[in-house]
Amino acid sequence: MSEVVILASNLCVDVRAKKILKNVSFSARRGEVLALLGGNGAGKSTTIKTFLGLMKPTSGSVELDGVNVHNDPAVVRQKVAYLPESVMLYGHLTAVENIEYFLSLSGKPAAESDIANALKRVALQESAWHSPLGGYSKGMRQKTAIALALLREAPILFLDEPTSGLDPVAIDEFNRLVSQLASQGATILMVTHDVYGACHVANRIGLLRDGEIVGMFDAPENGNIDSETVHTAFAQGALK
Ligand SMILES: Nc1ncnc2c1ncn2[C@@H]1O[C@H](COP(=O)(O)OP(=O)(O)OP(=O)(O)O)[C@@H](O)[C@H]1O
Repeated sequence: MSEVVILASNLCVDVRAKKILKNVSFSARRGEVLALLGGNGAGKSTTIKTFLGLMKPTSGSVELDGVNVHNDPAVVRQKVAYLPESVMLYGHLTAVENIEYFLSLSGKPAAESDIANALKRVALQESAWHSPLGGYSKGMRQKTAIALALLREAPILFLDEPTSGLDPVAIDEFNRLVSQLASQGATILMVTHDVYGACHVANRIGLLRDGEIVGMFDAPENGNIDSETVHTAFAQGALK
């Protein structure tokens, strides 16, 4: 068994006496996709922010590759690529220019041929490579952001609602890309509302409700997590 890369241990986060995360524990091993599924206000973004070192645990801990994020926040910069719900790239720059700019900021410039390979891997149509991102669809912006993550060779990916606002074809393409990245060794934490998408790509799903993990589902070997089971569990909470 490969080692645990993403670990939350009894994580509690309070904001102004409000308990936002309550004893949340989960883990993902190298090459696994872990999806946190939950409705509005369940605590998904708070979990990601805590892993990014932007919020502090009140108790418990979060670790990346065995390093406690709050003792050594540099681990986030070194190992994580984060895709927020709205991709933060420049609309007036092209895909290639955005990638060149952000790689130069992280001190890892790439050759033109490597950038072209990354854009091919994420299947961004070649005719768009030199057009400003302002004219891109959300799916195309995400592909650009993933190409950037590939070039940064980040071993850990955090994806916040990655498929919201994408059309079904773009969702399928995105899910395929996530599975491909994981099979190449990336460890991925995604938070989502999308039961079916999560079941399609995740090795493990944690169901988050009111700041608590209320269900954990593991994919069978060589199969997907059963979406009906997860959907029923999700809907039960929604009705309460
Ligand atoms: N800084 C804050 N101050 C007070 N309450 C907060 C703060 N941040 C988050 N919360 C509350 O914590 C709860 C969880 O919020 P969070 O954004 O993590 O949920 P979420 O699962 O990402 O929701 P959504 O799907 O709507 O984005 C919500 O009730 C929210 O109002």
